Amino acid sequence: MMEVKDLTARTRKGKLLLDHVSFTLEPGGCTGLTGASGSGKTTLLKALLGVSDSDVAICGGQFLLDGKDLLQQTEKVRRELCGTTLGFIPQNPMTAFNLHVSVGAQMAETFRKRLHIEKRAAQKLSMEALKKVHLTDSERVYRAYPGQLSGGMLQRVTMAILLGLSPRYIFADEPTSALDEDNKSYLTQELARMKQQSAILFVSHDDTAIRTLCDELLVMQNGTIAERGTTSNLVASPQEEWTKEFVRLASTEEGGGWTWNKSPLPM
Ligand SMILES: Nc1ncnc2c1ncn2[C@@H]1O[C@H](COP(=O)(O)OP(=O)(O)OP(=O)(O)O)[C@@H](O)[C@H]1O
Repeated sequence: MMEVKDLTARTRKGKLLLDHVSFTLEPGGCTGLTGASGSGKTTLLKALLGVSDSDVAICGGQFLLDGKDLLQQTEKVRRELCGTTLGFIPQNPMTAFNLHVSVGAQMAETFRKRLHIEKRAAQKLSMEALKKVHLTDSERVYRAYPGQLSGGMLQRVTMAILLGLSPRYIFADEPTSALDEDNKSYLTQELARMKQQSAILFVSHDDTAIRTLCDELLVMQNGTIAERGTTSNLVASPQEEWTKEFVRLASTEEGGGWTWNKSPLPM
């Protein structure tokens, strides 16, 4: 189980960025994290991944992974856990790859290092993983450099890496926001499959993806979790003004249902 308890962070100058944030994630579920722009979602993800800005300090709380507080571990231990136990899907997959190394070589190196397997086994696993994510020409993708692939293809490569590593926890940072409808629907379906074995924290404003994937929803406001509940309960009876307006605008969009990403609310 993953438990975030009272996580608090400030800038070195004292500005409060995260205020006693607490939640749990358990394999077999997907928790959505949404909220207005500037509410602290990215700051929270960065803190959990151990990549906070240099002027940000975590000044309280715990981040327990199967009982072990990651905030007390060395950077080496955290790096080792990221990628094996904890996987990450970025908003822009281009930022996750080295532009000067072929996709296949990067995948194989990741598998070799993280799974402690031989180079040849890592190459075979890379090819198999690419085939699983329905890329039309997986051999070409394997040999390509990141800049030669579209954003949607690279996001599929990211998924292939996750499939190969099968981490128990996955953080996804607005992974559908830059995708076309086909890739969006592919990624949502793949995550829905993955959540059977993993726990997913899904940061998003994408109402369709949230409805499809998230059992629980956390709404952030001013660096804290202002509202939480099962997705269906929260939509049926939102309590906070921001959430009420969010749900109201979504449900009054043409065609009904939620269309949060089209809402005029500041995201
Ligand atoms: N290093 C920093 N120094 C000062 N303020 C910061 C720093 N990092 C984040 N903030 C502030 O913390 C707040 C939360 O920002 P954050 O990027 O986490 O919001 P967000 O919810 O991810 O927004 P969005 O949906 O637009 O991505 C913002 O007011 C931001 O300016």
